[in-house]
Amino acid sequence: MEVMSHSSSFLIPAIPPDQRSSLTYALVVLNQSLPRFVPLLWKHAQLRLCADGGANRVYDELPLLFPHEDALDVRNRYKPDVIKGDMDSIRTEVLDFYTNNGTKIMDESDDQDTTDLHKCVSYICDFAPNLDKSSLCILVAGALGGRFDHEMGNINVLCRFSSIRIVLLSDDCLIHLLPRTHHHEIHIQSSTVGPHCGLIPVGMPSGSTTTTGLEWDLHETEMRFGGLISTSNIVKGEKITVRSDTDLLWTISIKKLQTG
Ligand SMILES: Nc1ncnc2c1ncn2[C@@H]1O[C@H](COP(=O)(O)OP(=O)(O)OP(=O)(O)O)[C@@H](O)[C@H]1O
Ligand SMILES: Cc1ncc(C[n+]2csc(CCO)c2C)c(N)n1
Repeated sequence: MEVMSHSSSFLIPAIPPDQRSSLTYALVVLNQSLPRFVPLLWKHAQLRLCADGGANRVYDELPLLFPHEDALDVRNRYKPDVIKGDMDSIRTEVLDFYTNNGTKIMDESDDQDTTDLHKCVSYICDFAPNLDKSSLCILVAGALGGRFDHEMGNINVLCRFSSIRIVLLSDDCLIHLLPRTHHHEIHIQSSTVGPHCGLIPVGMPSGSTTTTGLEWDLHETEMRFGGLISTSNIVKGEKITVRSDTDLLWTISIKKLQTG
């Protein structure tokens, strides 16, 4: 089975050439308090979207990350390429500002069956039909730590688009899917992430998972809700390997103070 590599180099301000990823990043900003590293993700991304009320966060909160600069200058520097969603949360002044500054507005208020994040991920996949999807990685800012129904909706997007690399981020942690179609190598940049981590079956129990590099490694272990799931685990080395018969969620803490 093919090995899929994962790294969180997008959290490193100046990526050393030997660690530079071959992935093309897209950023989706959700309607939650902006993680402090959004300017970094913005820099790494080639396409930037706001999901509906996410545009309010960029408009209101990005200037607060640059307190010594004029708010309008900051807003003009961080203009999303696209705002997409059912448009029931974006404020009129915010919509007007970005409409007048070249952002593409995509109103999908007719669709009340998919979330705004789902709509944004669909757009990115359609936007880049010729892009090799294995080199696309969608970073989602503000996906965790808020309303539980939204958090579960965001995790469901990982499952609905299981062949696309999507990373859900908050200030405190990140989550992505490890599809069962691959073996996985997770490269840990210990200056930015860890040591707390978890491996969680999603949708169905996992009959057999084997890992290396964790304090509590799994050895052909069964995991299920109501039984064992691996939470409060600790990364021990620079590389974690995971093999499983089902899709798993991988989560790791993000360091508050970046070291190194
Ligand atoms: N508290 C939250 N926690 C996690 N994700 C959130 C939260 N609030 C919003 N989001 C994400 O941001 C996206 C856009 O948010 P927005 O508030 O515009 O959505 P919405 O569809 O109007 O939500 P609702 O009508 O359920 O309040 C949502 O689709 C969701 O993915
Ligand atoms: C069974 C079921 N539950 C909830 C919703 C509501 N809903 C789900 S996504 C969405 C759009 C949010 O921007 C809304 C309103 C539904 N349609 N079907």
